[in-house]
Amino acid sequence: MKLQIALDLLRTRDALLLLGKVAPYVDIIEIGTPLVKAEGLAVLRAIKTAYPEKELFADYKTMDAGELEATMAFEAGADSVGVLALANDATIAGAVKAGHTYQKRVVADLIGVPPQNRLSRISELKDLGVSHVELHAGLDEQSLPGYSIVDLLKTISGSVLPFAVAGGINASTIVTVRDAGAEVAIVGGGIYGAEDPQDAARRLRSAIK
Ligand SMILES: O=C(CO)[C@H](O)[C@H](O)COP(=O)(O)O
Repeated sequence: MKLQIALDLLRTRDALLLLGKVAPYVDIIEIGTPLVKAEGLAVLRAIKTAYPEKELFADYKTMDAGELEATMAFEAGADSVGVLALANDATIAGAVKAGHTYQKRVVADLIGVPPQNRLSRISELKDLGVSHVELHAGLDEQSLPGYSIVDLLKTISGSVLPFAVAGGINASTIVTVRDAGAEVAIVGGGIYGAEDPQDAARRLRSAIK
Protein backbone atom coordinates (compact mmCIF):
# COMPACT_ATOMS: atom_id res chain seq x y z
CA MET A 1 0.00 0.00 0.00
CA LYS A 2 1.23 3.48 -0.87
CA LEU A 3 1.20 6.44 1.51
CA GLN A 4 -0.17 9.76 0.23
CA ILE A 5 0.20 13.00 2.17
CA ALA A 6 -2.67 15.46 1.77
CA LEU A 7 -1.28 18.98 1.94
CA ASP A 8 -4.38 20.73 3.23
CA LEU A 9 -2.47 23.92 3.92
CA LEU A 10 -2.89 27.41 2.51
CA ARG A 11 0.58 28.44 1.38
CA THR A 12 3.08 26.88 -1.02
CA ARG A 13 5.89 27.93 1.30
CA ASP A 14 4.39 25.97 4.21
CA ALA A 15 3.78 22.95 1.98
CA LEU A 16 7.43 22.94 0.89
CA LEU A 17 8.61 23.31 4.48
CA LEU A 18 6.49 20.34 5.53
CA LEU A 19 7.63 18.25 2.58
CA GLY A 20 11.23 18.97 3.54
CA LYS A 21 10.53 16.94 6.68
CA VAL A 22 8.20 14.21 5.45
CA ALA A 23 8.80 13.62 1.74
CA PRO A 24 11.12 10.62 2.25
CA TYR A 25 8.28 8.74 3.96
CA VAL A 26 5.54 9.29 1.38
CA ASP A 27 4.93 7.92 -2.10
CA ILE A 28 2.36 10.42 -3.36
CA ILE A 29 2.07 14.14 -2.69
CA GLU A 30 -1.47 15.51 -2.76
CA ILE A 31 -2.07 19.19 -3.34
CA GLY A 32 -5.10 19.56 -1.08
CA THR A 33 -8.22 21.38 -2.21
CA PRO A 34 -7.65 24.41 0.08
CA LEU A 35 -4.06 24.74 -1.14
CA VAL A 36 -4.94 24.61 -4.81
CA LYS A 37 -7.79 27.09 -4.24
CA ALA A 38 -5.44 29.45 -2.42
CA GLU A 39 -2.40 29.18 -4.66
CA GLY A 40 -3.74 27.99 -8.01
CA LEU A 41 -1.75 26.14 -10.64
CA ALA A 42 1.50 27.67 -9.41
CA VAL A 43 1.56 25.32 -6.43
CA LEU A 44 1.39 22.27 -8.70
CA ARG A 45 4.31 23.60 -10.74
CA ALA A 46 6.36 24.47 -7.65
CA ILE A 47 5.94 21.11 -5.98
CA LYS A 48 6.49 19.07 -9.13
CA THR A 49 9.68 21.04 -9.72
CA ALA A 50 10.87 20.39 -6.17
CA TYR A 51 9.87 16.68 -6.15
CA PRO A 52 9.89 15.44 -9.77
CA GLU A 53 10.32 11.83 -8.65
CA LYS A 54 7.11 11.80 -6.57
CA GLU A 55 3.63 11.20 -7.93
CA LEU A 56 1.66 14.43 -7.67
CA PHE A 57 -2.10 14.28 -7.07
CA ALA A 58 -4.24 17.38 -7.57
CA ASP A 59 -7.29 17.22 -5.29
CA TYR A 60 -9.51 19.33 -7.51
CA LYS A 61 -12.81 17.68 -6.49
CA THR A 62 -14.05 18.53 -9.98
CA MET A 63 -17.85 18.74 -10.28
CA ASP A 64 -18.11 20.17 -13.80
CA ALA A 65 -15.89 20.82 -16.82
CA GLY A 66 -14.08 17.53 -16.26
CA GLU A 67 -11.90 17.60 -19.34
CA LEU A 68 -10.87 21.23 -18.86
CA GLU A 69 -10.01 20.94 -15.17
CA ALA A 70 -8.12 17.67 -15.59
CA THR A 71 -6.19 19.16 -18.51
CA MET A 72 -5.25 22.21 -16.44
CA ALA A 73 -3.91 20.00 -13.64
CA PHE A 74 -2.00 17.67 -15.98
CA GLU A 75 -0.40 20.56 -17.87
CA ALA A 76 0.76 22.06 -14.57
CA GLY A 77 2.52 18.85 -13.56
CA ALA A 78 -0.07 16.66 -11.84
CA ASP A 79 0.26 12.91 -12.42
CA SER A 80 -3.27 12.27 -11.21
CA VAL A 81 -6.35 14.35 -10.54
CA GLY A 82 -9.54 13.92 -8.52
CA VAL A 83 -13.03 14.21 -9.98
CA LEU A 84 -16.16 13.85 -7.86
CA ALA A 85 -17.99 10.56 -8.33
CA LEU A 86 -21.21 12.54 -7.74
CA ALA A 87 -20.60 14.58 -10.89
CA ASN A 88 -22.54 14.01 -14.09
CA ASP A 89 -21.30 11.09 -16.17
CA ALA A 90 -20.31 13.59 -18.89
CA THR A 91 -17.97 15.30 -16.42
CA ILE A 92 -16.40 11.98 -15.47
CA ALA A 93 -16.03 11.01 -19.13
CA GLY A 94 -14.37 14.36 -19.88
CA ALA A 95 -11.81 13.86 -17.12
CA VAL A 96 -11.14 10.31 -18.32
CA LYS A 97 -10.64 11.63 -21.85
CA ALA A 98 -8.00 14.08 -20.58
CA GLY A 99 -6.38 11.22 -18.67
CA HIS A 100 -6.03 9.26 -21.90
CA THR A 101 -4.70 12.28 -23.78
CA TYR A 102 -2.00 12.95 -21.19
CA GLN A 103 -1.47 9.29 -20.18
CA LYS A 104 -2.24 10.24 -16.57
CA ARG A 105 -4.59 9.00 -13.89
CA VAL A 106 -8.07 10.12 -12.90
CA VAL A 107 -9.35 9.19 -9.44
CA ALA A 108 -13.08 9.39 -8.72
CA ASP A 109 -13.68 10.63 -5.19
CA LEU A 110 -16.69 8.98 -3.55
CA ILE A 111 -17.14 11.79 -0.99
CA GLY A 112 -20.85 12.38 -0.49
CA VAL A 113 -21.98 9.22 -2.30
CA PRO A 114 -24.41 7.53 0.12
CA PRO A 115 -22.95 4.29 1.53
CA GLN A 116 -25.65 2.11 -0.04
CA ASN A 117 -24.92 3.53 -3.51
CA ARG A 118 -21.13 3.29 -3.45
CA LEU A 119 -20.62 -0.13 -5.04
CA SER A 120 -23.13 0.51 -7.83
CA ARG A 121 -21.57 3.92 -8.55
CA ILE A 122 -18.13 2.28 -8.69
CA SER A 123 -19.43 -0.14 -11.35
CA GLU A 124 -20.79 2.79 -13.37
CA LEU A 125 -17.47 4.62 -12.98
CA LYS A 126 -15.64 1.58 -14.28
CA ASP A 127 -17.91 1.54 -17.35
CA LEU A 128 -17.03 5.22 -17.84
CA GLY A 129 -13.34 4.30 -17.99
CA VAL A 130 -12.34 5.31 -14.46
CA SER A 131 -9.50 3.13 -13.16
CA HIS A 132 -9.27 4.20 -9.50
CA VAL A 133 -11.62 5.48 -6.81
CA GLU A 134 -11.19 7.13 -3.43
CA LEU A 135 -13.29 6.08 -0.46
CA HIS A 136 -13.50 9.34 1.43
CA ALA A 137 -15.01 10.71 4.60
CA GLY A 138 -14.31 14.43 4.42
CA LEU A 139 -13.26 16.66 7.28
CA ASP A 140 -16.84 17.68 8.11
CA GLU A 141 -18.10 14.10 8.11
CA GLN A 142 -15.21 13.05 10.35
CA SER A 143 -16.26 15.66 12.91
CA LEU A 144 -19.74 14.16 13.31
CA PRO A 145 -20.42 12.09 16.44
CA GLY A 146 -20.05 8.35 15.87
CA TYR A 147 -17.76 8.65 12.82
CA SER A 148 -15.76 5.44 12.42
CA ILE A 149 -13.22 4.56 9.77
CA VAL A 150 -14.03 0.88 10.34
CA ASP A 151 -17.65 1.51 9.31
CA LEU A 152 -16.42 3.52 6.32
CA LEU A 153 -14.23 0.64 5.17
CA LYS A 154 -17.13 -1.82 5.30
CA THR A 155 -18.81 0.09 2.48
CA ILE A 156 -16.03 -0.60 -0.05
CA SER A 157 -15.91 -4.35 0.32
CA GLY A 158 -16.58 -5.86 -3.12
CA SER A 159 -15.33 -2.85 -5.10
CA VAL A 160 -14.57 -3.67 -8.74
CA LEU A 161 -11.93 -0.92 -8.85
CA PRO A 162 -8.76 -0.39 -6.82
CA PHE A 163 -9.33 2.19 -4.11
CA ALA A 164 -7.58 4.77 -1.98
CA VAL A 165 -8.94 5.70 1.46
CA ALA A 166 -9.09 9.08 3.23
CA GLY A 167 -10.89 9.93 6.42
CA GLY A 168 -8.74 10.91 9.36
CA ILE A 169 -6.27 8.02 9.07
CA ASN A 170 -3.53 7.93 11.71
CA ALA A 171 -0.84 5.54 12.92
CA SER A 172 -3.35 3.46 14.88
CA THR A 173 -5.80 2.99 12.00
CA ILE A 174 -3.56 2.72 8.94
CA VAL A 175 -3.06 -1.04 9.29
CA THR A 176 -6.84 -1.55 9.25
CA VAL A 177 -6.96 0.47 6.04
CA ARG A 178 -4.23 -1.68 4.49
CA ASP A 179 -5.93 -4.89 5.60
CA ALA A 180 -9.18 -3.74 3.98
CA GLY A 181 -7.34 -3.88 0.65
CA ALA A 182 -6.61 -0.20 0.03
CA GLU A 183 -4.09 0.60 -2.67
CA VAL A 184 -3.33 4.02 -1.14
CA ALA A 185 -3.78 5.47 2.36
CA ILE A 186 -4.26 9.24 2.27
CA VAL A 187 -3.24 11.12 5.41
CA GLY A 188 -3.65 14.84 5.97
CA GLY A 189 -4.26 15.96 9.55
CA GLY A 190 -2.53 12.86 10.90
CA ILE A 191 0.72 14.34 9.55
CA TYR A 192 0.42 18.13 9.20
CA GLY A 193 -1.57 18.37 12.46
CA ALA A 194 0.86 16.26 14.48
CA GLU A 195 3.17 17.84 17.05
CA ASP A 196 6.07 16.26 15.16
CA PRO A 197 5.01 15.72 11.53
CA GLN A 198 8.24 13.96 10.62
CA ASP A 199 7.80 11.44 13.41
CA ALA A 200 4.14 10.96 12.45
CA ALA A 201 5.09 10.27 8.82
CA ARG A 202 7.84 7.90 9.91
CA ARG A 203 5.43 5.96 12.14
CA LEU A 204 2.82 5.71 9.39
CA ARG A 205 5.45 4.40 6.97
CA SER A 206 6.82 1.86 9.41
CA ALA A 207 3.30 0.63 10.29
CA ILE A 208 2.72 -0.44 6.70
CA LYS A 209 6.18 -1.70 5.80
O1 LIG B 1 -9.64 15.81 0.86
C1 LIG B 1 -9.65 16.01 2.05
C2 LIG B 1 -10.79 16.67 2.71
O2 LIG B 1 -11.83 16.85 1.82
C3 LIG B 1 -8.46 15.58 2.87
O3 LIG B 1 -7.31 15.85 2.17
C4 LIG B 1 -8.54 14.10 3.19
O4 LIG B 1 -9.71 13.86 3.95
C5 LIG B 1 -7.31 13.62 3.96
O5 LIG B 1 -7.14 14.40 5.10
P1 LIG B 1 -7.42 13.80 6.58
O6 LIG B 1 -6.42 12.70 6.79
O7 LIG B 1 -7.16 14.98 7.49
O8 LIG B 1 -8.82 13.30 6.56
